[in-house]
Formats: sequence, structure tokens, C-alpha cells
Amino acid sequence: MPTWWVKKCGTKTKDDNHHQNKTRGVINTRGIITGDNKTSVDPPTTPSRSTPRCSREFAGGSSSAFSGFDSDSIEKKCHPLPRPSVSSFPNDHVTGSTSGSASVSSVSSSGSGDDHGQLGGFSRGNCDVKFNVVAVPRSPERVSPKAVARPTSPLHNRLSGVSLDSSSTGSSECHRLPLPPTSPTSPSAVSVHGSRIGGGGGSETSSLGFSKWKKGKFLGAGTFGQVYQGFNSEKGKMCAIKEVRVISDDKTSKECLKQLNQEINVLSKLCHPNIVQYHGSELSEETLSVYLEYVSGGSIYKLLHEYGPFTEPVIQNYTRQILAGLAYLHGRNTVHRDIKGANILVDPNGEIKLADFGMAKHVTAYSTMLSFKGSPYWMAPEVIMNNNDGYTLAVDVWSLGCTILEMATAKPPWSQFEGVAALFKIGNSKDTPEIPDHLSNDAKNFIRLCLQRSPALRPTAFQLLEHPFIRVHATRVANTKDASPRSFDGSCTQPLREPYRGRSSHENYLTQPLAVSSRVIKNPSRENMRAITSLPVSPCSSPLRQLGPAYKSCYLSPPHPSYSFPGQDSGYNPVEFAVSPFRVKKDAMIEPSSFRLQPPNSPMRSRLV
Ligand SMILES: Nc1ncnc2c1ncn2[C@@H]1O[C@H](COP(=O)(O)OP(=O)(O)OP(=O)(O)O)[C@@H](O)[C@H]1O
Repeated sequence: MPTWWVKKCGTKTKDDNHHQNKTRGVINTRGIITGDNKTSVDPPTTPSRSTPRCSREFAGGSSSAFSGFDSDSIEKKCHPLPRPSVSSFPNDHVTGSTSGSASVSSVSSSGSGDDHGQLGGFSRGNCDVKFNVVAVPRSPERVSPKAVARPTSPLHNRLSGVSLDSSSTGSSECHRLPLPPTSPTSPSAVSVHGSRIGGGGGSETSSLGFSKWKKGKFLGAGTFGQVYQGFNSEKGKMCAIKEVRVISDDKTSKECLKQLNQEINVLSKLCHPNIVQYHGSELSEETLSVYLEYVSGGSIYKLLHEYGPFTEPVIQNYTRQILAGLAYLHGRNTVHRDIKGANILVDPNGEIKLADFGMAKHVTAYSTMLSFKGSPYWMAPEVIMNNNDGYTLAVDVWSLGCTILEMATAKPPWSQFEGVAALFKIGNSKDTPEIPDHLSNDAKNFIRLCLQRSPALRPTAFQLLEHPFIRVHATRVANTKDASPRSFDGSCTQPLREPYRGRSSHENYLTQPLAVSSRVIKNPSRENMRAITSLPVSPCSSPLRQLGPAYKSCYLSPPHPSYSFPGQDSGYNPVEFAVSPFRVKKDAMIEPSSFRLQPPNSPMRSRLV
């Protein structure tokens, strides 16, 4: 074990943990909601939410302002829906549009507009394929091929009044267009924008220009939209279609669009075997749809819910892959901000796919995030105690530690605490979550490293790839002659695919992280953290420090899972977060009961008001 692991570990004994546990109070569970089990529910036919279920941010005012998509950072730049751009594709890319339709580019995850260019050289099958958000005509008779050549096009009239300014993006590159679904519920999706989708299968647009992608069964509802299976009846390929209804004068819709747009902006630049692949997006008169790689196994949360805690080899295997995805993401100075079991998908071969990038954010060397985003139980202390200090990529490392505990126990850490009590415990105590005794020393050490309260002390995702807990497993996989997946026990799953051009081996991929442009991000030090503290004041600070007006319009992330087991009072109350307003009042720190339960069908999961 490298010495720095030991140094960083801040070795804790079992007794320490035991002592910490004794100091905790336990607040009972008040209810359970379904998480991924939402899939069994019929999808809503309308957005129906009068308020966002959860925007997962505390940034003031952002929930209602579609202009200025992201109010969370000091960058203060928008995350616009892409604006129309000239369509200059060859024949196989665009076959029709209307006077009211537009091909619009999706660029810039954060408005910072820097280093994404480095993605250009990477490819994973279909990764060189880019798509646009496409405004689709409402009815077929309005299709006019001439419209395709327009240099600009008005945005969808449903989005009038909504700032979709993308001037900050500075991109005018043309993207290939996605295949829109033809759906019984989406009669407008008749304009065809041919492109490859789902792994470089070439154009899947019929000669008539009609999409072969059909919206299929409802997979589940997230905070900001519904997810359906998509099927191409010609190719037999599947995708996941994430959909948000477009209602221009509806705050919920705006918030959902903002969030989905954020996801498009980030995902469209990523290409990695452990990150759900973005295929394209499409704006119709009624919906904004995002086409994603379909991952049929469901989320880690769902697996935990159905099968119980994972064994250590599985945890090792999954953690290695999550880390690989995170290292790639962080190498692009992008932070996920909502790492948790519910946002990590597993394919039938046990391959991990990070998903749900609605919270993801690009950070630069000169900026950091100051808003309050994420899911409470997986949230890093510095996020909760966001007292103008800001935070960086290390928040994902903390959340990874929480996710490992989640995999080991089928509960998130701190689940014995409710609402503000949990936030307080994470943000304002010196405790660390209990680490199950049955885990190996390597696993415990790894978790402790991730859960160091000081973000500066947390290893980076790159460094963690070298940890014995990961290395042992990675070596075992690399040495496996028959690399095909044989079992689901974590010991013999498919090795990571070659993700980048020019990289020759899995080992190489694991051990040679991409260049990180920011010193702050690559190896956050105290010095860097000090630099961060000099940044402008956050519009929204910690809910534990200042329970004032700044929290109006701020939202907490839904802690998706309903971890509760027979005879077990976890204290983790998903209802609080999943369906009820999460009200933080001045007395909330003292009186957790100020979190009020809402009717189960309440549209909003959690919200600070
Ligand atoms: N690419 C995908 N392939 C298969 N299923 C998916 C895919 N993306 C999402 N899902 C499923 O769709 C459902 C909704 O996912 P979504 O990411 O919108 O929200 P979530 O992560 O469940 O919740 P939240 O947005 O509140 O974090 C989940 O059950 C998820 O497992």
C-alpha cells in the first residue's frame, strides 16, 4: 500500500466508529416511497407538477428563472437550450424541417466554454457522432425541406419568453441530428433528422425521412422528466428517451427544461464506457427529448432494493468502474454532483454507467461552485456548509464513499437521521458514517479516504484508481484471459473497453489519467482551497448556517431510495425528500419535525422554502 494512503487515511479504529455511532440520535422512519419502483406506475400524460419535484439546488431564484439557466455558480452563465444553427449536413443527416423548426446546437456545459475541445479526439464507436436538439414540426404537412437551410430559426413558440440565449457558447458547429421518435403520444414527431444512433450503425433514417425510433414502455420518472424505452423497428436497437414537456409559461416545465438542457450540455461532450452515452436530443413543440444509451439492468439502488447489499467483490468491481467514469469526468473538470446508487445504472453484464447528469457542472481553475446541489445523504460536508468556501470535484469523491456504503448496506450513510438532522450531522459534526465491520481493511481504508471531511485531503478519482481496493480487482480483471462476462459476482465481468484512441490497454486506461488542466482539481491543496474562498459570495449558502431568505426557491435533491427493511427502522425517510416540501425554517435545526409530510402524490420531492 503506498505510504500516502496511510498518511491520508487518518486511520480510525472500530472503536472510533463505535463511539461515533453512540453519539448519534435516531429518528424514526415515517414512510417509504418507491424509487426506481416508479417504473411500475403509469407515466403521467401531462407534467402535472405545479412545482418542480426537486431542482436540487439552493441557488436563489434559479427555480423560476429560465433565463440564466444555472444560477448556482459564480460563473453566472446560462445553460441555454441550444439556439438554431445552420444545418449543413450531407443528405443523410437532415431530411426535413419546417418553417417553425430549427436545428439547434447544444454546447457548453457550464458556460465556461473552455477545454471541451479535447474531447474531439476520442471515440467509442458512435462517439464521433454529434446531434442537435432539434425543433420538430408539430404536423407533417408543415414539413419544408427549405427550412433546413436557414441560418437561424425562431425557437419553438412554446419557449417564447424563455431565455435560450446561447451566445456564451460560442459554438456554431453543426451537429448531426437525432432520430426523433414516432410516438402515439407525440404526433408532432414526424420530421426526420437522420443520423446514427446507438453505436455507429450508420444512418437509420428511412428514405422517406421518417424516424424509426418509437417511444416504448415507460421506464421511470425522475425529478425532471420521464424516461421511456425507445426502439428502432428497422435496426432492432434500443435507447432510452428522457422527456420533458415544454410549457413555456410553467415554472416547473422551465426548471425541468433547464435541468435537461444541463444534462444535454454535459453528456453531449462525454464518451466513456462507464458513462451513459448520449445519442442526441430533440425539441418538438411539446417535448424536449434526450436519446440515451439504454441500460437495461436498472440502477444500483434498484438492485439493492431488490436483492439486498452487495458482496465485496461486486462492490469492488462497481467502484472501480464508477471511479473510472469519475476520473474521466473530472479529467474534463466536470463534477457530477449527484453520485448515488439511483444515478448509477448497471447493464446485464455488470458494466456500470453513470447517469443523470442534470446536476453536473463544468468547473474551471478560477471558479468553483457555491450552490447547494446534490442528494442530502450523499452530500459532502462542504456542500452543506457552503459558507462561501465553494467546493470542487472532491464532492463526487465523498459521494462515492457514501455510495460504497450504500452498496455494502443497502442504505445510504446517515440514514438513521432525518432531514435537517442528517444535514446537520454531515455538515456540522466531526462524525463519519459507520463503516460495516465485514468489509476488508482495504475497503474500509478506501471509504475513509473518500469520507475525509476536508475536501483537500480527499484523494482524487485518479489517485483512488491506484488504491489497493481497486488495483487488486483491476489486476484480476486485466489478467483474466477470457474477458467475456461470465458471472455477476464482480470477479469476472467485462473489462473496461478501450475508451480512447491511442490507448492500448485497459491497464493504461486505468493508470494514466488524462491531463487535468486545473491544479486545483487535480490535486486540491489547502492553498488552492484558500484561493477558492476568495471567490464571490454564493447566492445561497448553507442551510445550517443561514436559514434566512436566501433559501427561498432553493431545493434539495431527492434522496431517491426508500431504504427500509422489515423490522428495521432506518430513520431514512424518503417521503421527506421524495414527495414533500423540505422546509427549512429558522428553527429547523432544533426541530426536525418542521419537515412536513406531504401527500404521497405531491409533485415536489424536497424543497427549501
Ligand atoms: N439510460 C437509461 N437506460 C435505462 N433506464 C434509464 C436510463 N436513464 C434513466 N433510466 C431509468 O429511468 C428512471 C428515471 O431516471 P432519471 O435519471 O430521470 O431519474 P432518477 O435518477 O431516477 O431520479 P432523479 O432525477 O430524481 O435523480 C430511473 O428508473 C432510471 O433507472
